[in-house]
Amino acid sequence: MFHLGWFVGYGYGVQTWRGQWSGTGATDWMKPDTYVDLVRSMERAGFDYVMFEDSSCIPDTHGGSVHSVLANAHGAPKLDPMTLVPLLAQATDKLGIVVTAATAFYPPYILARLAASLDQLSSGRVGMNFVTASSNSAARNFGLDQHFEHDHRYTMADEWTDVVTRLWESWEPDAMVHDRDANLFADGDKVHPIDFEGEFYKVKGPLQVPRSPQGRPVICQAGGSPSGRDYAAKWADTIITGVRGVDAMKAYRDDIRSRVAGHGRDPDDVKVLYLVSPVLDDTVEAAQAKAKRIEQDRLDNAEWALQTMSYASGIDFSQFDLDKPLPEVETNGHTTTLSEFAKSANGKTLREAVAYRQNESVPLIGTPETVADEMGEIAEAAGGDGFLIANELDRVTIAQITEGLAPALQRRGLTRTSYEFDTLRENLRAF
Ligand SMILES: Cc1cc2nc3c(=O)[nH]c(=O)nc-3n(C[C@H](O)[C@H](O)[C@H](O)COP(=O)(O)O)c2cc1C
Repeated sequence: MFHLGWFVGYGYGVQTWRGQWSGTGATDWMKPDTYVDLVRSMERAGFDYVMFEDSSCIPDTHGGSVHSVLANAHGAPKLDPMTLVPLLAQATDKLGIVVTAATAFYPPYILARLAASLDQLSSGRVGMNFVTASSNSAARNFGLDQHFEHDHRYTMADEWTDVVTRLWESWEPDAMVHDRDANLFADGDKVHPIDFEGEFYKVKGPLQVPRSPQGRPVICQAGGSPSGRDYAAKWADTIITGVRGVDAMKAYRDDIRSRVAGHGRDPDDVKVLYLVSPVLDDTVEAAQAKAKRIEQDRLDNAEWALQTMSYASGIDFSQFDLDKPLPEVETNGHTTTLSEFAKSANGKTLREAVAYRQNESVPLIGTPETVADEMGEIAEAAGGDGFLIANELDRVTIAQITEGLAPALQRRGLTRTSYEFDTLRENLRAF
């Protein structure tokens, strides 16, 4: 069996607003209803977790302004996804809810308290996707002129995560006594300051929040570079990746597993999920025609794809000639996103290269039955722990995945039909 997650790539933001099936997405995107529908459907289908992307700026790299991003509602405007957690927890019983938090911008005490509180509130179903964040525009909202250098961000993130986990563990599991006769609510001998003094952070502790149901909330990570992978291998319970092709998927997972073991952890405790965006329809031919339309749409709207690359890389892609190949570029941003794009753009003009679909380790195009077969074969060949659905979010797509694909996977015995446990980490480790 393998695990399933869903990556909400535009965070708590505008999802689809002008597409055929976008409903009232243009005006109602700030209401939680679509997400509530999503998580209820996911739980019915046995998913492990939903994961919300996040960032802390209106991207302004593309064309040097916020105009095109706002015109397209492409990554902004956006709300804070932490606010969704209580609502989604109340609408579900078993599903994990993972939200992104930037290690570079959150003071560790604030994040530790927030995550532990949410884990209490959801009875142990919360995860945090720790990202270093990459954009200078976001860094400027936190007192920096530009973001720290790529590998240095991970050095800082490592210490930051150490502080956060120490805070989470500053309460012993049995510190809450509730002894009326002894007039003892919580035992101060079992609540410890952490007295942390490192290179970047100084935190006394303890946390005000008692130890949360999972001990530590689940940690999710998406490191692609060597330093990112190492950070993920040291701390994460689940790692998500968009590396492309079965060989690269297998190599990525093998590398992660050996790094996990290198940190003295059990590789089976870390679940690597591959990004996929299945294109589904009633027949294979109809799905192929749909995939062609999606590709044509990207070619017709080159700016859309280029905005994504501008944001991810911090390089203004609007400066490049669409009819020439992509020039040599280097980034202090998402190194993997850029290098994968550059690989696929090799030998093409930029206008052709924008057909590239991010968030797709392998293309999956067909009926629920054919795609379920393919996913089974890929999981076998790549040895993965599961898949992270990254489709655009509208109610038609939700239904295709949760009412079509997921039951087809269940019928093959590839995914769960009921939850074994109550907490996210236990469900992740169930197989
Ligand atoms: C599925 C997925 C989701 C991601 N979500 C976020 C996010 O919400 N916010 C963010 O700043 N970075 C996000 N990233 C970027 C990663 O944290 C990471 O920076 C990127 O994969 C490049 O790896 P590297 O930092 O090791 O170079 C995501 C990456 C992937 C593959």
